[in-house]
Amino acid sequence: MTSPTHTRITVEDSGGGPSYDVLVGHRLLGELPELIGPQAKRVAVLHPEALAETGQVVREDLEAQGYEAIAVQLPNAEEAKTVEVAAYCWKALGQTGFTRGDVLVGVGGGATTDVAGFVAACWLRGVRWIAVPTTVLGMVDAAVGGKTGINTAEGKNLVGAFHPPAGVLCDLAALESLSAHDYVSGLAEVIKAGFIADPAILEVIEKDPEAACRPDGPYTAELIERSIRVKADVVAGDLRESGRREILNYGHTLAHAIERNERYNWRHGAAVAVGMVFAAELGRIAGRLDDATAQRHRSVLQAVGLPVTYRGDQWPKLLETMKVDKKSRGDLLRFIVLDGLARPAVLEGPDPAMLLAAHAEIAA
Ligand SMILES: NC(=O)c1ccc[n+]([C@@H]2O[C@H](COP(=O)([O-])OP(=O)(O)OC[C@H]3O[C@@H](n4cnc5c(N)ncnc54)[C@H](O)[C@@H]3O)[C@@H](O)[C@H]2O)c1
Ligand SMILES: O=C(O)C(=O)C[C@@H](O)[C@H](O)[C@H](O)COP(=O)(O)O
Ligand SMILES: [Zn+2]
Repeated sequence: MTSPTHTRITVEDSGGGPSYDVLVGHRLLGELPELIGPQAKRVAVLHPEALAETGQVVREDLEAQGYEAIAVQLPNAEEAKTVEVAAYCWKALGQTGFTRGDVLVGVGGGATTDVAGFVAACWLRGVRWIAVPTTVLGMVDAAVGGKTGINTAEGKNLVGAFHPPAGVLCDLAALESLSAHDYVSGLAEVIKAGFIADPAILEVIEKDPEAACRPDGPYTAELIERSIRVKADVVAGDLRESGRREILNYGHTLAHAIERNERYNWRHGAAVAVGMVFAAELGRIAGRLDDATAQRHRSVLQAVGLPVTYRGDQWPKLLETMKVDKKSRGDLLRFIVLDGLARPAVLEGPDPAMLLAAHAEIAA
């Protein structure tokens, strides 16, 4: 048997919280018991319907290691990010007698790990949890950094907690069963990392967009690892988003409004793609971003098949939803824009005419 190969990226917390590792590679599930630790008696494996078999395999492995393990099946995708689903999980933990020494494992995409982390953050006011992301988006973004949460009728991620995992296992083999649509959707957050901090990501994708869209492509590990490093670096300095962490929200102000408007039938990554074009245009119209870099957003996103436009008749509704974005302060809308490639900054209270002009650039 060959030994497991993986890359280890440590996520620090300059605020004094514990650091943890993100492992990227193959055959990583064997690392779970060490992460769970000897103090745990019970483990709950939260997984989406689509990964029912994986959830059972992980549960059985943990049983074989001596833990009392339960599998808790969640709905797929955003349907899991509700208070009702969280309550269902807490009920399962209560009925199993989960104590503060016990551990949750979230196996799935970003929606699953967001819920798993949130359930763990609230149960007994905070228990240990481990993320096993199975989508590109989960690996490069959702599972790293400790943002956990659920949606409410009024908007996306409006209820949540900062509760970092004890470890993150990114087993690249999981990506092989992902639909092409979900794979590409995750690339939006990879491209985001490229624009806000690591332009080499953009060069890798632009060199061979077709290869970037394949789990067995030559750049998969590099793109995932580079993006995780961007996220790890940002959250290390600002876990609770009191400043620099806001740059990770590039494209998200409009994206979250689109997702809500589409009743979450659009994937998060697809909405972020449109949101980034909007933010780039806003920066350009505000005189902060050059034309070529704004246009580069469209070309790289389109090269991998991500959308860059959205129906033009929805603007009043989108504007209304954007007001409850977490970056807003009072009546002031705040956007992350670029002052140049890898130079993210905040644009506060843009003129309504400017917003309208940026919207015209993405309106289909
Ligand atoms: N917490 C954060 O910092 C953060 C960061 C980025 C995104 N997010 C959140 O992540 C969510 C999006 O995550 P996503 O894009 O991973 O989507 P997702 O979790 O909705 O997963 C997409 C679909 O793929 C299925 N799936 C997952 N893994 C699979 C696999 N290996 N094979 C086959 N099917 C699989 C899921 O069941 C789901 O149906 C959004 O809710 C977004 O808000 C959170
Ligand atoms: O980790 C962060 O910080 C991010 O903003 C990453 C985003 O990609 C992610 O979608 C996050 O969930 C958005 O956070 P929100 O606070 O705007 O809901
Ligand atoms: Zn995101």
